Amino acid sequence: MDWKLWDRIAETHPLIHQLTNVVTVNDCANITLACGASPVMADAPEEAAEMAAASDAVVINIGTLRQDQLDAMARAGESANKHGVPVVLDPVGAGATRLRLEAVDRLLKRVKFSVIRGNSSEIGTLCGRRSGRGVDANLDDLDSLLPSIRNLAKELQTVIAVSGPVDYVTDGKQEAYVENGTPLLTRVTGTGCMLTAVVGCCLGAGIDPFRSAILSLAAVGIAGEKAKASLSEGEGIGTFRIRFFDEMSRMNGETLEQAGKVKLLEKSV
Ligand SMILES: Nc1ncnc2c1ncn2[C@@H]1O[C@H](COP(=O)(O)OP(=O)(O)O)[C@@H](O)[C@H]1O
Ligand SMILES: Cc1ncsc1CCOP(=O)(O)O
Ligand SMILES: [Mg+2]
Repeated sequence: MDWKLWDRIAETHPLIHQLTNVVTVNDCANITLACGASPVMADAPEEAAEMAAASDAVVINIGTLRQDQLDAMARAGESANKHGVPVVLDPVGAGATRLRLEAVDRLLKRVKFSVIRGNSSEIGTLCGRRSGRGVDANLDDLDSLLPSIRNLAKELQTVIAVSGPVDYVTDGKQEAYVENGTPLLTRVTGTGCMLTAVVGCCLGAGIDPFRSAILSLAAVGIAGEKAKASLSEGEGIGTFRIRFFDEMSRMNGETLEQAGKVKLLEKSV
């Protein structure tokens, strides 16, 4: 694994157009800056296509979806595809309601995504096993879904990244497991959304989708581990959240090389 690829983000300072949710929009903008990229949040249908065309990557996150926003997402995604700008999807709570399920279906029909990043419930839903109450993961037997995930990645010609206790990445041919992280990351809202924004930063820096997903999962996981290790007695998740940002702003290829726990496998489906 070429961990030094990470440093391309700060070197190229890509512009990352994000259409995201009202819960985590500020965190997504700040994590983008922490990685060395530049965020722009723009989800009005009137400007979405123009902004996407002028960006280095587009992040689409359906966390607090409205109909007009879905229109903007489709327009941004189509414009990005037309101009060769990579797009990443975070299908937040895809299985929770019909609106989200139909939105994902519509987006997948209209937009080619370089990466789809979700938790096990969200990716399980995309594979036809609808699950999830709300936005958090509640699907445990990911292993039984791996063949469907590989097939979906192949069918959509995308990279699918499933986050969880151990993260899984596949493009249908290659696959990888990332073992960095801490359960504390699930106690702060937005760590998944930020992870997807980080994937956008890697893509915007010109890193290929498979490695963008691995680097992002490792970076967020390592930042979580270091933030946790820095906590003193009496410090809790508020401090953890701040330290997580600190660690992300210090992340570089060298730290990833030292702390990244990745197993790369070859697979032919
Ligand atoms: N039980 C866990 N142990 C360690 N890391 C975890 C665990 N659950 C999630 N993570 C990490 O937390 C980050 C956010 O992932 P996740 O919680 O699955 O996303 P979401 O917030 O979209 O549900 C990822 O980097 C993932 O690896
Ligand atoms: C709580 C919540 N509700 C709608 S979007 C959202 C944030 C989800 O963020 P994440 O998937 O990163 O935990
Ligand atoms: Mg999420």
